[in-house]
Amino acid sequence: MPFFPDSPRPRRPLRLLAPWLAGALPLVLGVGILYWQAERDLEASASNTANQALAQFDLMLDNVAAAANELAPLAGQPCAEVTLALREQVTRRPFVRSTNLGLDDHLYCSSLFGDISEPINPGDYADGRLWLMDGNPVTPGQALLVYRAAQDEQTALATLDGYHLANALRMIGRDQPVLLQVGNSWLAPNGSVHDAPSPAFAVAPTQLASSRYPLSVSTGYPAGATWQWVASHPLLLALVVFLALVAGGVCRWLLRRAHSPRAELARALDANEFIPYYQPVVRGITGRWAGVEVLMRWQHPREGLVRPDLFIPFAEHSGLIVPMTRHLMRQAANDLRAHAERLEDDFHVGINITAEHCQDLALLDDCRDFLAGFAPGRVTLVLELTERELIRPTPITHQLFEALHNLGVMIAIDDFGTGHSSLAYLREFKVDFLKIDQSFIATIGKDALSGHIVDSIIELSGKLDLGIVAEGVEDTVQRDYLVERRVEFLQGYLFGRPVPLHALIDQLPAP
Ligand SMILES: Nc1nc2c(ncn2[C@@H]2O[C@H](COP(=O)(O)O[C@H]3[C@@H](O)[C@H](n4cnc5c(=O)[nH]c(N)nc54)O[C@@H]3COP(=O)(O)O)[C@@H](O)[C@H]2O)c(=O)[nH]1
Repeated sequence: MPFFPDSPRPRRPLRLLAPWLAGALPLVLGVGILYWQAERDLEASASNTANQALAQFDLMLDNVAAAANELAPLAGQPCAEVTLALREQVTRRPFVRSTNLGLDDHLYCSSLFGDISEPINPGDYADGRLWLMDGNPVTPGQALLVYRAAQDEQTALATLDGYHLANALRMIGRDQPVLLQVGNSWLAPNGSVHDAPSPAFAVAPTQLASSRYPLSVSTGYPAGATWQWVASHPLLLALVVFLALVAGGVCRWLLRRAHSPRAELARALDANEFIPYYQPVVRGITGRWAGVEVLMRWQHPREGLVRPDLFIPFAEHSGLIVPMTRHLMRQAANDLRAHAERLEDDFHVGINITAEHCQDLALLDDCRDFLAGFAPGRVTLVLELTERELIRPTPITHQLFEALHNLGVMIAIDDFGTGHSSLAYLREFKVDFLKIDQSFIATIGKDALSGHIVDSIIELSGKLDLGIVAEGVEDTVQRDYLVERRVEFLQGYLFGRPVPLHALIDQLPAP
């Protein structure tokens, strides 16, 4: 905060943290939503894959089962008579690798070898129908799925080559592993058969059982697949990061604005923290009170009383000086009206006005409102315009100054001698008083050149028929010097410092 350079300001952790929190919120939310979306996407993909695989295996088994079911009634007939039928199924039916017939749990005929003799163990078959084998004597180590169709003592077996199954697993599960589970065995995409529970998938684990055959497929993704999905969407991630940066930036900007000098001044104005102090102006010859200059102070809730030179420049810069001055004039009018009987007639009340205020006809209403509270002739309102800030002559300023004079408001040029006002300028705005800047008064008796400047200003004011006020009179040497030169009004610590209303009332001479 620039108003209070000496004040050790505590750093507010919340204010420092807020932009980070505001930025983190969309980041966390955005990444959370992306993560959730990734999970949904992977689940949908896993379910889709499992459905596809299941449909494919059902289709294969439909062929194999049809072959077995068609052959089963032939079981019991001599092998030589049924070999042709067995081979026909192998030839006609897709996916059927071999067919066999058995009687009383004993295989006696094969499409491949003709007569054979092998026991059948129905317990090897899931639900008595399907057996996933890790190869047979013909193709050891190559997976084989056997379908068993049994009708009483008659049995037909049809086999499906594991090559088709593994190929389907690989084709369908291109993006994620798919496993075929039959009974206690499972087939991996590389064609290997495992006699153990199938491994669990960490992400989107999905298992679908066939409604027609005793088999199921399981699929899913390894750990970290969700984050991989998130990372594979850089545009969405960039959008989230962008939103986080915007949120953090906006929050920082809003906080800065809320704590900007302008916002702080606006808050103080609303809270009536700007109050008038009054410094007496006395008549040079008699030393009697001629009036007061109203000087603004900021009664800050934490910093205490703040000097105007610390905040007036910000008020001017931010455009708040006009409402602040209006507020000050209203307070001063209320203060002084309450003690009007203690004021001398023609009591001068000086108010500092900025050049900006002079471009606004509302100043006329402000002055009217000020004077309306007093009996005619009781106070004279003096608008003090600093010489350091030249007023632009415009139709509005001319209209304003004309009307102000008609209202009886006087114009003083403050800090005279430090700026650039010319004689034409003094005439243009019908100036009534010159206030000699205190820097010249301070050198009286010390610096011959400044003494000449003071003398010249006094002489000039006499020639232009302007009243003169010397400000910053601090000692009797300065006072005597000015009184000797018939300076009309004096202001300075010698006569009184700026004080609040109650102190002013105490100091006011008795009526
Ligand atoms: N636009 C507005 N400007 C304002 C308003 N109120 C004050 N000001 C300007 O702020 C500057 C500083 O003012 P302040 O701190 O109030 O100082 C004034 C006096 O206290 C000081 N002074 C008076 N006598 C003496 C003295 O004997 N010695 C000494 N060292 N200082 C003294 O001088 C200031 C009076 O200034 P001026 O207005 O030029 O008469 C100052 O520039 C104010 O103008 C406001 O409401 N609006």
